[in-house]
Amino acid sequence: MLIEAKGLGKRYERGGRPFWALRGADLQVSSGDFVTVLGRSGSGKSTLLNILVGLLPPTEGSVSLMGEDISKLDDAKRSSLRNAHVGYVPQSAGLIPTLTVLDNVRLPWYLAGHRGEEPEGRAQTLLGEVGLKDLGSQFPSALSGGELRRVAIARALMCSPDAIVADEPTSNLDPASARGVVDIFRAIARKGGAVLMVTHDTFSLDASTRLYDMAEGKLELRP
Ligand SMILES: Nc1ncnc2c1ncn2[C@@H]1O[C@H](COP(=O)(O)OP(=O)(O)OP(=O)(O)O)[C@@H](O)[C@H]1O
Repeated sequence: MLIEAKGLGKRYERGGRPFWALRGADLQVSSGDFVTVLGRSGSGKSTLLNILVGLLPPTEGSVSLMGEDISKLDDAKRSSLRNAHVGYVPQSAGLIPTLTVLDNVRLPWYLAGHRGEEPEGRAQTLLGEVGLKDLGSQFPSALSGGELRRVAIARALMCSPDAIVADEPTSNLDPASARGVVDIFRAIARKGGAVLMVTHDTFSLDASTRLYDMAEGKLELRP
């Protein structure tokens, strides 16, 4: 199992009162899965995702990444486990504006401690795979929203993660671009990778191998 969550809960304070943004969530992601979590704005999707990748501690419950209980790891170990195995696609593409598109894709390679060019022109290959092979020398400001999203996916794939975890990767995209993103994810899962995305739209439903509905912090597997 790549990602396994058991009994996850997250309590925030709201106006001095406890407020449960996530309650009793169980979820599993394995190789070859394309998992979609579908829920409205405010239902708790980002909270869930941030807990699953170890960026936010749960109030209760546990998360295992690659079989390791992440609550038992210190910050540095948790980060390195995440960086080694999970490609995270944040809600905003989060590219660095002063780096070219190609260097943005390459960045995780350097952040992982490597020096020099990555082997076999991987960054350029990934740009080709997301349909942007001619845009590597551009800066992010020259790209459309859909193109930026695809660069963020290429960047997330740079260090060959076991799982891609994406926060609303199809939001604010025109239907053709949104389907393009889903096609990339479907191809990743078919090649044995794992994809987990949260969304409030329905573009990925047909492509998903498993679907969870999320409402008011409750996660339910759709039969
Ligand atoms: N740090 C926080 N403190 C208090 N409440 C919070 C905090 N973060 C999120 N919430 C609340 O928790 C609930 C779930 O938020 P979350 O961001 O997980 O929802 P979401 O489904 O991802 O929404 P969206 O699709 O709009 O991003 C919301 O009601 C939100 O206001």
